[in-house]
Amino acid sequence: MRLIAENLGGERGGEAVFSGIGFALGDGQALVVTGPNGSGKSTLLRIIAGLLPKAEGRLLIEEGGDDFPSIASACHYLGHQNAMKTALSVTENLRFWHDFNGIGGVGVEEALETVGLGGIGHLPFGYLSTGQRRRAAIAKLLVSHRPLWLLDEPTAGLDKASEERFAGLMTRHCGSGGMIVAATHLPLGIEGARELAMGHSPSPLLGG
Ligand SMILES: Nc1ncnc2c1ncn2[C@@H]1O[C@H](COP(=O)(O)OP(=O)(O)OP(=O)(O)O)[C@@H](O)[C@H]1O
Repeated sequence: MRLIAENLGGERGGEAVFSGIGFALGDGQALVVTGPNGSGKSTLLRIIAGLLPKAEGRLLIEEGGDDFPSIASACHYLGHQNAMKTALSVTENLRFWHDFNGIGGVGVEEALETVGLGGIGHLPFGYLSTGQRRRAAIAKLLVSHRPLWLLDEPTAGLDKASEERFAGLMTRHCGSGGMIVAATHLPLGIEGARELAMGHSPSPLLGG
């Protein structure tokens, strides 16, 4: 499977935010998107996820087969917001996302153990601390299999141990053929990741 972006442009409120972005990602590859505040990292991720229209260029997934014919069907999107209902329990939230995103992941309890939240699935999501909320949102990536992870500042609020645990999860995801595009201000520790530096115009076309 390949994720391809060619000459991509993005705008917000009618103003161009970036243009000329190009990259190609193949199985097992990760792209870390860096750049100053306002350079368009979140905008780029939201465009890839299909949550915002692109202003120009081409964006497609190749060889996704019947299971993943489009980027929308192939991706998990983890935004700044955790996208969890505070009044529902952690388990109920993760069951919702499993039903929404599809099969192929691990069970809810195993996902919670993996992010270091074993035994707290019964608690309302709203009871969790900031870092625990982020870890529960990361568990969402594990309860359904989707090959492309789009991650917007995924480690914001995580403690050191959780950062390291998540670096291992991302490296394993790529090791099993998954792809990652992650916007960040912090080192993520994904082995072998390439970097796309936003805020420089035009952006170089990265080979795949
Ligand atoms: N809804 C909106 N309407 C108009 N402009 C917006 C909107 N959302 C974002 N912008 C602008 O688009 C630009 C890019 O924002 P974006 O959130 O993509 O940047 P970023 O690189 O992710 O920043 P940060 O590092 O602060 O998260 C900024 O100048 C921002 O003010």
